[in-house]
Amino acid sequence: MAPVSPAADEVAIEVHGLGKSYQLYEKPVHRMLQSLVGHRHRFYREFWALREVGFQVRRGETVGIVGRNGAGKSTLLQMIAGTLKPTEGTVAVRGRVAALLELGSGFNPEFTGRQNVYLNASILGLSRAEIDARIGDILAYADIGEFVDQPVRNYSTGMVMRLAFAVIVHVDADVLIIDEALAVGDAFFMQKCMRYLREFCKRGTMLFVSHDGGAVTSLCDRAVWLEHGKVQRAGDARTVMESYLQAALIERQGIVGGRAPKAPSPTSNSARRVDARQELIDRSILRNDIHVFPFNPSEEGFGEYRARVTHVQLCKPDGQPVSIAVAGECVDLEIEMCAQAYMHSVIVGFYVKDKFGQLLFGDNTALTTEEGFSVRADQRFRARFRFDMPRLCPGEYFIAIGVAEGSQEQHVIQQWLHEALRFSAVGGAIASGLVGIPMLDVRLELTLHDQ
Ligand SMILES: Nc1ncnc2c1ncn2[C@@H]1O[C@H](COP(=O)(O)OP(=O)(O)OP(=O)(O)O)[C@@H](O)[C@H]1O
Repeated sequence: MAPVSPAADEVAIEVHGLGKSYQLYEKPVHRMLQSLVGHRHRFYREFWALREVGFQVRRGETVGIVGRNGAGKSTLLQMIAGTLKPTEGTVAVRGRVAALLELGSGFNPEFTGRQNVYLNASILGLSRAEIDARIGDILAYADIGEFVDQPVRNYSTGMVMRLAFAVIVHVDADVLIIDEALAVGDAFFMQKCMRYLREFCKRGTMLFVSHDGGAVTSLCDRAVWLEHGKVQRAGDARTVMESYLQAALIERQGIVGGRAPKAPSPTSNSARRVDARQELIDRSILRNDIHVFPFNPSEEGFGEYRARVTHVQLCKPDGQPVSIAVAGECVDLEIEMCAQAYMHSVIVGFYVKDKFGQLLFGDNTALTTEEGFSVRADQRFRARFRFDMPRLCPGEYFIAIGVAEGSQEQHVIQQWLHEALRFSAVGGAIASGLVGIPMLDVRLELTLHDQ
């Protein structure tokens, strides 16, 4: 996957022509018959879980592996981690590898947590003295209390995960191989794991299986998208994730949500709920200005193009275009389109995403459009979303727009623009997290003691 061949010592992982096949038997008896007749007759069907996969990962790179269920992600990582033997091809990994791929693998259920730490850490290459020196930190990190001296078979899934992760954190691995699906347990521990992984990425090499595009774009330099056991696309994480998302949108319903039979009145429930501190914030250095860049008409995006987006803008509710929106202010996102052919059941949607491609929020017209909203060729039409601009941390943001035709179950994307509008948020946003929402009431007060 690297564009230029790096020097050998710069390569941490090298996978070449990798493949794994399984023999699938329709009935258990076929397996027995196979063992009796040897190669003279085939009672099985050969199934390649992975085939002809090749790429390199440089030292210090973080690579995300994405793909739908059954695409071969775990198979690939298990072969790289050395826990599964390839049917063909080679894997070379330089440095100490620690993997978290299968919950509890490498743990003996009859051993206590403490004994398993010794077992696991020694498999990963630590000496007895090194483990003695680190056991306190490992157990403190896992934070499973008195369970450390209980057999692991009595542990909850979350406890096994905590212990396994705590070991990984303390073995000075050069290469980490992690299946994000294993980040089970409570939200606090997950956050702790993610913080560690983010820190690790800055110095180590990591392969990271994820079902969450946001995590890949924010954590990874590069991504490999697997489809039916083969590399569908590999390269820069954001580009790969965009194509992956694109394919998922085309295949699934994408922006199409549930459809209501009749549009509700636009005036119902329209009372604005404004942040209680809005005026105060706007008069202070905490004011959060969002610069809105003009619509980029040159982006083609993808789709069947029975409709094209001709203009996208952010306006004030009176229709005045906005070039600087203030967070908390009510704005309209207006999307102008032109049908290229007759379209039945039109739905328009948008996503706001950050520069890593993480989706922050989005919506579509499905619930407020009468069923069968149709347009004829050359007809111009418009979608409008009125919302309060959320508080955004300083940085770059994009609005993706989609126009689709069809039903919830079956639909076709007509045009999808990844970056129809660009925002740049400046100012001391008080929001923490991805977006800040209006705080309707914020207070700190003394409470009365019990009488
Ligand atoms: N031991 C096995 N015997 C037969 N088929 C297997 C075996 N292990 C995996 N497979 C098949 O290989 C394919 C790839 O599986 P793998 O677990 O690598 O996919 P994955 O991308 O990790 O999926 P998921 O996202 O669901 O975890 C699947 O079709 C799976 O059913």
